[in-house]
Amino acid sequence: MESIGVLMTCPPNFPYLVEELEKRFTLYKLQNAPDKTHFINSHKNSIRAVVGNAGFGADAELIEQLPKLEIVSSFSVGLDKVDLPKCKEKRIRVTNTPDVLTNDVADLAIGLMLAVLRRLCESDRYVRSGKWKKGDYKLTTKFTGKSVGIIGLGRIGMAIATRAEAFSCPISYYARTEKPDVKYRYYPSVIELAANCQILVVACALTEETHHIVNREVMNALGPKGVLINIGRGPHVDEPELVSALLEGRLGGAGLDVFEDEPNVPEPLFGLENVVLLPHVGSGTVETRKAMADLVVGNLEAHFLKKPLLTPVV
Ligand SMILES: O=CC(=O)O
Repeated sequence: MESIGVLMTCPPNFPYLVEELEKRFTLYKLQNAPDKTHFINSHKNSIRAVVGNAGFGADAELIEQLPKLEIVSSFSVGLDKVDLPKCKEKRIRVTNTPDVLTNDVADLAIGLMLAVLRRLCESDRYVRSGKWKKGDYKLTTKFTGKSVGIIGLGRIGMAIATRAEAFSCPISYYARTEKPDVKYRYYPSVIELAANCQILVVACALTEETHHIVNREVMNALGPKGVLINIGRGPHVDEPELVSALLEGRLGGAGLDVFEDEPNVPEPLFGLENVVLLPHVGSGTVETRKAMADLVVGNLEAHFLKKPLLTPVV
């Protein structure tokens, strides 16, 4: 399959994935090209697959530029950077990396809850700066037993719920429709969910409907003691409104792994100790990224060997 051209639209910064792709295909690394348009034009007739990730996918413009494109294999579970309708229209297959990252993302959501409520990062800074020698750190807020509201009860939302239950947290959720076999309380609106929980977690896919699903009203409903956790996508949350809500004390705290314009994070958040900021690392463990890479490569191999795809979306 060495003559099959694969365009990698995301930065080639996970060596295992790059090596495994290079063993099998001719890999074109878009991010290394000084002139991307020229690069695509020069290779467009050899490129039969695209590999992207959560940050760089395949938009309509790119898809239109690649006449031989057959498959987009994303090194991510979220596909908001891939134009799915365009892929359907052009009969281009699309795969993602579900399941293998669920536990890591759910672990991180719980980590963020603990970090915000127990001020883990701030107290670490307290020790490192030598302030402890001058006095004990202030008291923080208990996590066990806090009510947790989850937006989106898919695989990741469910895994967060299971973990939070182990901390005796009552769980409720919002989804487009009530899930039949789920014991958690359902709220048909995000505002109602926010008004009835102490920690609100965003765990749904980013679509047109879920863009800014956490807006000013939702933040006000969560309130000055409420904590927002976002392990979904930055655009799920109206970020300028989040900054105002935190600065004005209308929201109690936030644990954020994702932002509207990554890697740019609103600087007013840097000074707030009730906020924990992470650089989009939900699935960022060696073990999980390897499993994701195996799925990316496995899907491409299956496609070009005319076998069933491992994790098809389109
Ligand atoms: O954000 C990460 C992913 O979608 O896998």
